[in-house]
Amino acid sequence: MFISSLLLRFEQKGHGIPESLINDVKNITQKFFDLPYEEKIKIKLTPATGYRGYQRIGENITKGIPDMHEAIDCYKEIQEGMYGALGKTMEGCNQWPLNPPNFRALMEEYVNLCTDLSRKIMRGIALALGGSPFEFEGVRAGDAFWVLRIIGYPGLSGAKDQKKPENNIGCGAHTDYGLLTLVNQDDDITALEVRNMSGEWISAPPIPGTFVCNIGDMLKIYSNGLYESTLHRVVNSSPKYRVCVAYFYETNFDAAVEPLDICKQRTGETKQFGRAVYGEHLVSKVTTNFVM
Ligand SMILES: N=C(N)NCCCC[C@H](N)C(=O)O
Ligand SMILES: O=C(O)CCC(=O)C(=O)O
Ligand SMILES: [Fe+2]
Repeated sequence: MFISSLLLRFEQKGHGIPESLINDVKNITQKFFDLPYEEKIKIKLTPATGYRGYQRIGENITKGIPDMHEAIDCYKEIQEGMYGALGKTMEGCNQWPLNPPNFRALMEEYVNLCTDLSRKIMRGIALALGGSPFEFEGVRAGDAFWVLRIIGYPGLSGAKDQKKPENNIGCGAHTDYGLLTLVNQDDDITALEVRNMSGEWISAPPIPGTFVCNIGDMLKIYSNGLYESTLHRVVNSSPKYRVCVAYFYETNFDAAVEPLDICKQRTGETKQFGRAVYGEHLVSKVTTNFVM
């Protein structure tokens, strides 16, 4: 296993998710995005669906600029009234396409395995922070909220003005919102970029059978900045369509997140991050992410 301070990369060996499943979810994703628009729009994402479902290219925006990707967004389901006013925006059932067949079963199996894997990684991170392995259980992340983004990025088309990579930002620079992300990206296309401490963008090329693992905003707060939520973006400058399935492991939806005592001690009580309620953070993002 290779670990750098910017991103963790969990190689095939030992992470326990079969490479065949990792590939199957990408292949079925490609098949879905290959379908005609009329088919995809049957599961359209709207505020009324709890922001679950399909968004066409340019509908998601990052810092005001439309992202050149289409996606299906899925979230752990929230029953009506479960978190009161806090949960209202995200209430709803996931919208799974009926075509290609088996899509839902495959993705749900994948989510279950990613959830188990992420819980284990968080135990390792808790130990590394000097805590007990169970820091991220119970009211923190014992009932972890998850997000699945099934994403497709068009390649550079032949049109002259679209040949410039700066006109094809697949996803603008952002940080992820929760604890950690398992990015399952297409083999053979290098498009994901991560910003390092010197402010340079470095590529995170795909390694078959592995995940790129991003740290999210809630882990930055818990660790009092010992872990940074890394700025990253996607630029697909290849002529080929690129797919990616990103799994996000988050805290409990209603978790009030603040720096852990063990981390405050290690950072000399200097840096301070404010308290955040994860569900509020997510809702503030989701409600500003779309132009519909
Ligand atoms: N759940 C996560 N992390 N989704 C990542 C999407 C990032 C782009 C979004 N428009 C934004 O500006 O955040
Ligand atoms: O496509 C990728 O490699 C990353 C996607 C991403 O950063 C996100 O959805 O948050
Ligand atoms: Fe991201």
